[in-house]
Amino acid sequence: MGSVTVSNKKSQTTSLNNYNNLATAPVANKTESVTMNNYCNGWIGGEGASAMTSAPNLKPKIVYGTAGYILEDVPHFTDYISDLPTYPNPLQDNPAYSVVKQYFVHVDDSVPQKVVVHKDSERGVHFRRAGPRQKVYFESDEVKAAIVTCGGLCPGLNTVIRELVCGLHHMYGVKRVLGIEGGYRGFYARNTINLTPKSVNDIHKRGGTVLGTSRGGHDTNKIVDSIQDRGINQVYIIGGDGTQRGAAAIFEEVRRRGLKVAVVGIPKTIDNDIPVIDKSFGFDTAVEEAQRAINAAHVEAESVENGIGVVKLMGRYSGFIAMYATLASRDVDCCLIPESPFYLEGPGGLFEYIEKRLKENGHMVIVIAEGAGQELMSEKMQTMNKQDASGNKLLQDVGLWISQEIKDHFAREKTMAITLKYIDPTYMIRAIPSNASDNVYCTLLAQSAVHGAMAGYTGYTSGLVNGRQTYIPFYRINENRNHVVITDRMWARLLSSTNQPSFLGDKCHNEDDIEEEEPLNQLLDGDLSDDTLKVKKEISSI
Ligand SMILES: Nc1ncnc2c1ncn2[C@@H]1O[C@H](COP(=O)(O)OP(=O)(O)OP(=O)(O)O)[C@@H](O)[C@H]1O
Ligand SMILES: O=P(O)(O)OC[C@H]1O[C@](O)(CO)[C@@H](O)[C@@H]1O
Ligand SMILES: [Mg+2]
Repeated sequence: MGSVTVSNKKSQTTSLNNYNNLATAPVANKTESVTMNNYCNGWIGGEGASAMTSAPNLKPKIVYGTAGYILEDVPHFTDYISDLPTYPNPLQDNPAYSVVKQYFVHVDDSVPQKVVVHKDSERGVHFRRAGPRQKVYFESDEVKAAIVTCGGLCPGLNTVIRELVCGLHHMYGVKRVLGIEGGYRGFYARNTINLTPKSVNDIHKRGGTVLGTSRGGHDTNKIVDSIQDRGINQVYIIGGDGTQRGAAAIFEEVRRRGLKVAVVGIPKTIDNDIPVIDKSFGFDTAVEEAQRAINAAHVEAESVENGIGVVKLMGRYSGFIAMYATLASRDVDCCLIPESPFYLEGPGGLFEYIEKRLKENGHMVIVIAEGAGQELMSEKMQTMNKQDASGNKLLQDVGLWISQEIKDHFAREKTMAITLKYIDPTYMIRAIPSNASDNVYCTLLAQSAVHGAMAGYTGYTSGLVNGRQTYIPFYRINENRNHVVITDRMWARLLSSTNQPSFLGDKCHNEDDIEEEEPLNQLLDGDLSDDTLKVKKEISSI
């Protein structure tokens, strides 16, 4: 990292004016860095960089280094507030931490987004490594933190709340932590509750969120007014894609008002559809819990002649839970997800495959993600086109629909008598407490979030990238959605495990529809041939 400079001397940097210049930015063989930012006039960036107060200009903070190194950095108080005092990190006097060699993260540490490289590959995009810094921008007594949970439930929410409270308290001596009840609208429509290590001690053993949650109700101005009125200066916002977009809006307003308030996102989504990060907390728990439903479906199916078990799992736009639960189980004969169009009738269709499997095995199990086959249903049933309070499309029950279609088909064709059992465990899966590995993951996410806020970073989501905790700028989290890539190896592994048809027959959509996304994270095990091109494409499309 030695060659990458985030300089605090203006003369050593070159400022570029917009994202699209990325494609032409000179990057290689330079000792000084090329810094592209428009956060504020004269902003140079980086921890402790000198800064001047000015109207914020909401552009990404990108730093170039040698050999195609790109750091997509996160905002810092010093980008828009001048002359802030700093303090030694209290962790240096904490016996648990002070003995750890190199406990503080080096200012230049960053984590690559892509770890599979070729010998001539450019170094590509990096994110700032999370962790404690030597200097902090808050005194312990000064901090008044708030925590809010928004969107749908997910295993691990309570663990994150607990670890935020305990992390703030035990690591940084922060005594004032408020819980915002009932999601975003709780900022302006509800009272707050005091959270202490004692009051949150056992909550990780419970499902749901002790703070409550909601959809809709995001009013940026009212929320920031409430933050200001209550004297809150660190806000921890736990939620999915919608929530993180809301967090970005709050951050922008906070910065517009010039407030020293750290706005920190912690990504939550049982669907695992948040981009950039390896996976979201609660996902492992969901996959594990889904096994119980799949087992039950299998037991039912194999106990009768021509038994079919259908299990619906969550996944509104992304079929990760269905895919991983299928791969984990090995009892599943067919997995249907939103990303992989399928059809029912005719050669290569689902009915033909079901008949074949029943003849071979006498029973079968189908796992279907809730967002799969919505177009097929819409053809036959009138689409409701309704939305929830956050604007998410309300889906029809694909599990019920497909079960009925299968029953009708065999009743009509009279080829064989079947017995079908449909299991919908979706809300049972979502409501359980997180498992051991998710609990560890939640702890790391929460502690990383706290370290970043104390160090003056803001406007970021705390997330795992290639197994390392990082700070990711909101715009990267909010620009798209993570999908299963059906042209990627992981889906191929699933197809070879279930032996199901790929449904890529005549009736399938053309290839352009299918190959629109490339995987970006390790979970997908993608093999990107030219990451830099992709980064350029993504950044220029913002
Ligand atoms: N574009 C947006 N700008 C501001 N706020 C938003 C935006 N989208 C959603 N929100 C707010 O974020 C909160 C949560 O959104 P949503 O209900 O979509 O859940 P989510 O965070 O996406 O979680 P999940 O989908 O995993 O359940 C809601 O209060 C909603 O009003
Ligand atoms: O019934 P609710 O609370 O709107 O949640 C349902 C949705 O929430 C999710 O679990 C995402 O949090 C989706 O998989 C699902 O479609
Ligand atoms: Mg969402």
